Amino acid sequence: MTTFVFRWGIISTGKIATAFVKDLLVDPKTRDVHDVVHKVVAVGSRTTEKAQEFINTNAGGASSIKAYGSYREVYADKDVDAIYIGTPHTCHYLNALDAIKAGKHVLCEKPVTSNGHELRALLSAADDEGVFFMEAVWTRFQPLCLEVKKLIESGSLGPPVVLQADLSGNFDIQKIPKTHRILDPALGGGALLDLGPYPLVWAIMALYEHPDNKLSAPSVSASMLKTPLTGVDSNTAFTLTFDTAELRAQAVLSCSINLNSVNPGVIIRFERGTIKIYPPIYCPKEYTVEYFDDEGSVTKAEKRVFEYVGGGWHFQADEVARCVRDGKNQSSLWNHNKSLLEMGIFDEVRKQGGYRFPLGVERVVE
Ligand SMILES: NC(=O)C1=CN([C@@H]2O[C@H](COP(=O)(O)OP(=O)(O)OC[C@H]3O[C@@H](n4cnc5c(N)ncnc54)[C@H](OP(=O)(O)O)[C@@H]3O)[C@@H](O)[C@H]2O)C=CC1
Ligand SMILES: O=C1OC[C@@H](O)[C@H](O)[C@H]1O
Repeated sequence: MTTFVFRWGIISTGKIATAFVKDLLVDPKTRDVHDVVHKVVAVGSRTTEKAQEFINTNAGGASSIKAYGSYREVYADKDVDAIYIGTPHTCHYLNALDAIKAGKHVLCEKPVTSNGHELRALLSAADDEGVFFMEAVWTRFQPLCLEVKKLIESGSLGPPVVLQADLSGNFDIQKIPKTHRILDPALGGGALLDLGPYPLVWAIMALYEHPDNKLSAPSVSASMLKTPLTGVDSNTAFTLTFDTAELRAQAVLSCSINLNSVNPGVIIRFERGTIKIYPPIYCPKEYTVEYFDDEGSVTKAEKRVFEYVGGGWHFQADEVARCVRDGKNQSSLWNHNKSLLEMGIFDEVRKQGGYRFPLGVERVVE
C-alpha cells in the first residue's frame, strides 16, 4: 500500500494546538494506520520565539519544522499542504479565510466561526479556491461514536425518543482573568461556543443523521444564564425538537463553565432501550447499552470499553489527509452542512438568550 504523506502547518501555540501536534507526531503505524502519515512542517505564532519554543517542547526542537513569527508565513509556505487553526473562536474566520486564499486545505477548531454568516463566506471561499475545509469536531471520528451510530441505526433499540447531553467544565471563573478566552466576549467566551459543540455533536449524530429524520433541521428553544463578571453565558440550556413524519424526538442539551461534568454525559433513550455514554463526552472511552422487553424491564445490558494510542485527535487528522488524497472538498462524517446546522443553532440560541458579541467581533453579519 502506498503511504500518503500529509504536511501540516500549525497556527497558534496554545493548549489545543499542543494536544493536536502531539497526536500528529505519534507514528500512525503504532495505531495500525498504514495509508497516511502526518508531518508537521511549520508552526506559526504571533512571535517567532513562541513558535520555536513550541517546536522545542512538543517536537524535540526538530530542525525540519520551520518556526514563523506570523501566521501568514505559514499560509505562504509551499511545503505546507494543510493548515490547522487552534486560535480562539473569534479568530477562526479571518485565519481560515487567509489560509484558504493562499490555496491551503484547512482544519479549523470548533466552533468553526462566530456565526453562520462567517461560515457561509468561508465555504464560498473554499469552493472558489477548490480546497478542503473541515471543522475539527474530533468526537465524530472516534471509534466509540462510530460504533454507537451503527448501534442506533441497526434499529435494535427501536426509534430514539429523547437524548440528554451535557458538557460542563469548571474554569474557576471567579479567579481567572476576565481576558481569558472563556470569559472574554471579544473572544466568543462563554459555555455555548466552547462546550456546546459537544452535546450538540451527539444530537446531530443520533437524531439529525438518523435515516428517519431525512436531514430535517430541528426547531430550537433556548435559555442562557449570563455571568455578571463579563456578560458571557455561564450556563446554557437548549432543546432541539425533531418533528418529522418518521422521527419525533427531542435533544435536551446543556453546558456550563462553572461546574464539573455530569455522569453519564450523554443518555440516549429509545423505545426499547437506553445508551449511556460516560465522560469525557468529547472523547469517551466507555458506554453501556440496555435493552428492554415490552414492559420496559431491562432484559440485557452490555458495557463497551475502547482503548487507543494517542489523545484521540488523530482520527480527524487521518480523515483530512484521506479526503485530500481522494480529492474531496469535505468529509462525509462532519461535512459543511453539519457545521452550518451547528452555527445556525448557536446563532438562534444566542438570539433567544440575548447574547450579542461586542461590535466588530463578527466579521460577516449578513
Ligand atoms: N478540540 C478540542 O478538544 C479543543 C478545542 N479547543 C478550541 O481551540 C481554540 C483554542 O483553545 P485553546 O487552545 O484552549 O486556547 P489557548 O488560549 O490555550 O490558545 C489559543 C492560542 O491562539 C493564539 N491567539 C491568537 N490570537 C489570540 C488572541 N487574541 N488571544 C489569545 N490567543 C490568541 C495564541 O497562540 P500564539 O500566541 O502562538 O499566536 C494562543 O496560544 C478554541 O476555539 C477552542 O474552542 C480548545 C480546547 C480543546
Ligand atoms: O473543546 C474543548 O474541549 C475540552 C474543554 O475543556 C475545552 O474548554 C473545549 O474548548
